Amino acid sequence: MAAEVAERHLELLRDEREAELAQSRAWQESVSLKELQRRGVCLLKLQVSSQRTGLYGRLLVTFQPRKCDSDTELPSNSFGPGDIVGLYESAGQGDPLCTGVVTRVTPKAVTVALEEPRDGELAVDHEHSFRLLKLANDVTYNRLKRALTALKQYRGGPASDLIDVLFFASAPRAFPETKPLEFFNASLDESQREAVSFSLAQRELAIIHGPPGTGKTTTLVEIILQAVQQGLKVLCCAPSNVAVDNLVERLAGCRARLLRLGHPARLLQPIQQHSLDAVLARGDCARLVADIRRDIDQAWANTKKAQDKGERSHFLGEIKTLRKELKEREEAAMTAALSQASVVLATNTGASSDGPLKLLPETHFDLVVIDECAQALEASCWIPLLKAPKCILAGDHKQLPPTIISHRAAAEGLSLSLMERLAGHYGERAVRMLTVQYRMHRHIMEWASSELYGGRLSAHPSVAQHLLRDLPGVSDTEETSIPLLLIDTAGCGLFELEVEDEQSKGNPGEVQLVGMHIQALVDAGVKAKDIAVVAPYNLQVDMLRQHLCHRHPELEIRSVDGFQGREKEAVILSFVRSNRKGEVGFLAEERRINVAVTRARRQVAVVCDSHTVGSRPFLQRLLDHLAQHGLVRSAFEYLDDLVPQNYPGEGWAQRQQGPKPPGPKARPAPAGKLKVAAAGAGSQKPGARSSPSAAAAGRDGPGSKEGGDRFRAMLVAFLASSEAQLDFPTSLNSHERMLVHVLAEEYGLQHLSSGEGRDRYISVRKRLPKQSPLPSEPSEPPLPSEPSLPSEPSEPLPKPQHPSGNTPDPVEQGESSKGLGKVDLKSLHLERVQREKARREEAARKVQEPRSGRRKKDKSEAKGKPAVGSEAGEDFDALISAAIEADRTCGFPRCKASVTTLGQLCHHCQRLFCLSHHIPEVHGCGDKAKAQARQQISREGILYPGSGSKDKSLDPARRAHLQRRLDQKLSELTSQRKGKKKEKEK
Ligand SMILES: Nc1ncnc2c1ncn2[C@@H]1O[C@H](COP(=O)(O)OP(=O)(O)OP(=O)(O)O)[C@@H](O)[C@H]1O
Ligand SMILES: [Zn+2]
Ligand SMILES: [Zn+2]
Repeated sequence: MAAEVAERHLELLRDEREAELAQSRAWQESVSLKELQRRGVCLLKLQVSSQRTGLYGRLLVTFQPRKCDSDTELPSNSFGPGDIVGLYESAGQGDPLCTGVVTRVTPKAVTVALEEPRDGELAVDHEHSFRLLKLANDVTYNRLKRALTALKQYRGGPASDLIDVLFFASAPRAFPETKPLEFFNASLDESQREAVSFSLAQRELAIIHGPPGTGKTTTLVEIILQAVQQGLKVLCCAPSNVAVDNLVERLAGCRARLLRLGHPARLLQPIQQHSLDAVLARGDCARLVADIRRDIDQAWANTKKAQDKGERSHFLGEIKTLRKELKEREEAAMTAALSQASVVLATNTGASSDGPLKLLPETHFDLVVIDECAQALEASCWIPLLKAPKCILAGDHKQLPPTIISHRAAAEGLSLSLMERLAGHYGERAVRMLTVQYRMHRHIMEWASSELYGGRLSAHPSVAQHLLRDLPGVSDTEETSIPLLLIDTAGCGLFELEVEDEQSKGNPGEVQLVGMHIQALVDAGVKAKDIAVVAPYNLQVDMLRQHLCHRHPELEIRSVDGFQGREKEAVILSFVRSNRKGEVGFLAEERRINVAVTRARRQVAVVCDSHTVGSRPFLQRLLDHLAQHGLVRSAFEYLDDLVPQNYPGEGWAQRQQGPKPPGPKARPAPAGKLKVAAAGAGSQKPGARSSPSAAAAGRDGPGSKEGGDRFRAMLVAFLASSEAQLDFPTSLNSHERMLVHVLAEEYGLQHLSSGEGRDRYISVRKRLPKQSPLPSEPSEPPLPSEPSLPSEPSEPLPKPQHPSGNTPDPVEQGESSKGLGKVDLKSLHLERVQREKARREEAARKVQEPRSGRRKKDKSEAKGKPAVGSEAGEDFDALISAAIEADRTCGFPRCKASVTTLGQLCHHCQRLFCLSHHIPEVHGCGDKAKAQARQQISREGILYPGSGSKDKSLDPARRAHLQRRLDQKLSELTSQRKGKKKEKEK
């Protein structure tokens, strides 16, 4: 059985290895060095800053950027300890001078332990210029292969019984009697204690299932300490250096003797002091070893100065002898250090028998502990597993499994972790689940608990109710007082980017929404470092970074896969997918969504299109949960500041032919109200507005173009009238409201939605020119029309003692959960923020002043000039032709140039401009143009290192293909244009 499984895994690993190689070949063949550097896998123009002899007598060389000043930083890169790199001369082609292992990376330098080159001599001097390139690493693959082969042939070693249990040849057993434990950590909860006792009592196998935030590491630390106290030798592993370092850090405060093998990913002192290097340096023979290393360094220096070949080879011979001696001494010292340690820690592959562990006898270890086991390849677990009679596996197989490149290998079982395989088979006989979680607010946890953990999780009282507003320095706003927020883009036209043959997806609208929510949090005092933005697609991660990084440098933006194992006070999820087909791609993986949601401690905000995403029952249940326990906002409420960038792709282009909006030229007339009778505005979908998913129902509804034209006409009429406000009927569905909304934007009208559920309606108002607030009017009465507006929440007037208006708006209190019925929250929020700011300023000045954030209307301006056709607009035709007339002149305010022949259409605002005003930057579309340019850049696949792995968008072949198609398209367009010109000339 074991042999068969080992054999199958060997085959799948071969597949995987080939896929990996093909990928890196494709990269290197078709990508320039510069591009490789941009992708973080190559460092160009380096010089040697120092070199010395390290462990095993290997040459440790430190490289830094080749610049005059020593303060230059390396470009951002993905080099890390343990990476295999090739060293090349800058000008050189072909094979590397030599290869090596990265041992240390700082912002300014990278240190590499160079393997001895074939000819035994290496010219790394300070004058030359070098480059380092990350190489496909076959060390790992070879170790996996070796472990599986060893498993296949295993006979009668210490792990025999364990192997039988792990391949279901015999059932796991417990030791007959165990005495009750005295816990080192007195504050363990009941489920943690049970897991500790159970694990120690098992003879071969125990599995600790630790859902997010349940103290899995805390529990493992207790188990390890108990085992050490019983005199056991423990080998403790995890698939990644980060996870191993985490354990080292947690064990460091305890009495156990630790030894960390391999290269710690983090350079923190508490971790470094347990590394093999550091332990050896403190050891008895350290002095001797140091002397030999110095001698070697000296001999190296001598070879450089050597006059002739003879002298040179003399020194090289000397180095050889010294190295041999060094190796012997070091091995003796290492063996001593290893056998004295009670806990040896390494990555799974770092525990390989071709490393230091070969120095120990086969039966040295009593227990193997593997943390994050559900994220490890089974083959990698077998590297440590063959070294002991018992194992304790910890992890959560409801989170993401190891990443596999080869689809075939993944489908055939390579992505099934050992932990999942065993937990599925043995259940309670081998598994103990931790059930108290110490991370999430109750409402964040409850969804994950019921979906993935059998409803067994409970929130520890210390976190069950915690909110962002409870953090120091965070004020109590609507944004900071809710654990769950759904910003629903359904029906708002914020579709994902449609890039054919593009695997990765982006959604610029969601990028904007995320930015706005972050701003709201930051304005309320939440620190950017306590916020993470997480998206399932690397393209979206890149776009988010481009948009947000410079404004909030401490904000973390990651792929879901890259954020596993982490947590933040506030997490914003951008689900990206928004399309008519209801395709959800990556989101279909339930474990990915589980990881995404459970990173948050106090708040999770989901930005998504409920219509697309809700096509999956699993995701729909998440939306339902958000709606039930959190706040739901339609992206509408943010649209004031939002650019529906890719909307034209969805039928909006037709607008281009429509009449040009009168825009700023139409001046609003004095106050008054115009009620439009229910103009049979399309088919109303009952209940279309009551649930987030249904809100999108109207999007695909018929006649959106007709609707658009009708609403356009209504708006034109309204603009021409003397009315100040136009209420649309409640029979409009959400899509139609959106049309009105977008049109209102276009015409420079204010718009707001009011009422709840079926009574919801949208109204537009002429925008009255704002004026700077007059501090001398403390309680200016609102405009006559204002109090009577059913839509406007009556703002609490400033109270004499609290000019800040710090009390929350009654409207918000009344509607703490059902968000769709809300009035323009965004502007309420902005006002609140402004009030807050004003209050702070006032407090600082200690002067009683009236609130400054309040909007003021200038009454004299409000009278306005009469606009085109000031009769109350019944005659739409006349009005439309007036608008068309206006369409013949440049859209730039006050420019009278004709655009009938030489007009240029701006694709951002859909208006025609004369030649001197058509550039977006000139007439005010600069930001939109920039945004589009950025979008294009991301579409072309610029990668920022760390945005996750294996982004298919990087496939150079596909990129080249896209580039070709783009070029083709461009030249097509060019020749078309030329053709037209010629026609005209004739
Ligand atoms: N019994 C306990 N009492 C109080 N706090 C606890 C307890 N157990 C764990 N915690 C706290 O919960 C947090 C998470 O603990 P730990 O790092 O052990 O969790 P984990 O399950 O390993 O996390 P991850 O989900 O990242 O794997 C820590 O802040 C820890 O202090
Ligand atoms: Zn424009
Ligand atoms: Zn002009």
